[in-house]
Amino acid sequence: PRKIILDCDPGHDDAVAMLLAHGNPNIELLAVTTVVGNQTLEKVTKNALSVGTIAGITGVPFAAGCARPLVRTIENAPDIHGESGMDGPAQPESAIELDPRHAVDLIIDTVMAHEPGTVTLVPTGGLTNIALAARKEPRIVERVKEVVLMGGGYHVGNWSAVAEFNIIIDPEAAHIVFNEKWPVVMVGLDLTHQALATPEVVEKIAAVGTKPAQFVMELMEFFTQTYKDAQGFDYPPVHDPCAVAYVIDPSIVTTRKVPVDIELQGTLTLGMTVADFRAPAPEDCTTSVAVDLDHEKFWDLVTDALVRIGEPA
Ligand SMILES: Nc1ccc([C@@H]2N[C@H](CO)[C@@H](O)[C@H]2O)cc1
Ligand SMILES: [Ca+2]
Repeated sequence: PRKIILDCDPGHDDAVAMLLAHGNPNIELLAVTTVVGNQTLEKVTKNALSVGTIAGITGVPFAAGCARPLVRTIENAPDIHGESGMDGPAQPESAIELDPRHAVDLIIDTVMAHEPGTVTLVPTGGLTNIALAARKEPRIVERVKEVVLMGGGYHVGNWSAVAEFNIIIDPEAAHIVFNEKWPVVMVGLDLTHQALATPEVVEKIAAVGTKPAQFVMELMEFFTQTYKDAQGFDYPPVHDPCAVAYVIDPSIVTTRKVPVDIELQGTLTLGMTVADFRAPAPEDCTTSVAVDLDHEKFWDLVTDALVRIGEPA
């Protein structure tokens, strides 16, 4: 199985990403780390522990990371995720104890403890923890198999006309991550806007009939409403599990190898992930972007994971 570290800011879609990672047999979830983003660090960490409990995750360290971006001030997304960061379902208390280490140290320790080229980092929030880990222990850059992140967009923005939330909340961190020599697969809005939780999808999830499936249903109910009100979508794009799905089965996503860099100076373009599709891509290009999603296969992976976890409701 593919060994991954999920660095997240739950977040309705982060929660689905964690359930998919835990439920799919091709993934070994080595650690879950949290970072400020959709809500404060305290809130997203509480949410991560709740989801871990609902999923029945045991024996996996959870650690909290950075409470603010490297340079800029905190920007959350309550309009989409609510005050708790995971509004909608009742929040179960969690039995999972946080690992005493900072997320950055848990990421470094985990990567250094495994064979080179075996651990994949899957960030689904801002890149603050990942950037700091690469700065504190540069050896992880050549040791990590690849970084498969949900973030950015080569033709789409959601926090500005051209920038995506995970990138623009900490563009300096993103600049570090995209410019290190490790392979980066950017699963951006161009891809994730194809992963819509339509009524048919929600039906299939409801039919699973387990507690985790019920939890996802309630998440989707809230996410549908806020995405309609705040962004005018008929159905919500469930972004984060697309990154996990790519690790599970790269064939469900088409990718293009293109240079990508992060705008740090632009007035209108701050936080933009600028992809250069001019051919041919330079030989030493280590970044690629996700283009097309097989959404049938994607949603089958999500429902299959839910079937595998959680006792009957
Ligand atoms: N409007 C909005 C803001 C933030 C997010 C979060 N950021 C990423 C999508 O931009 C996902 O990781 C999701 O958790 C989603 C929608
Ligand atoms: Ca997220």
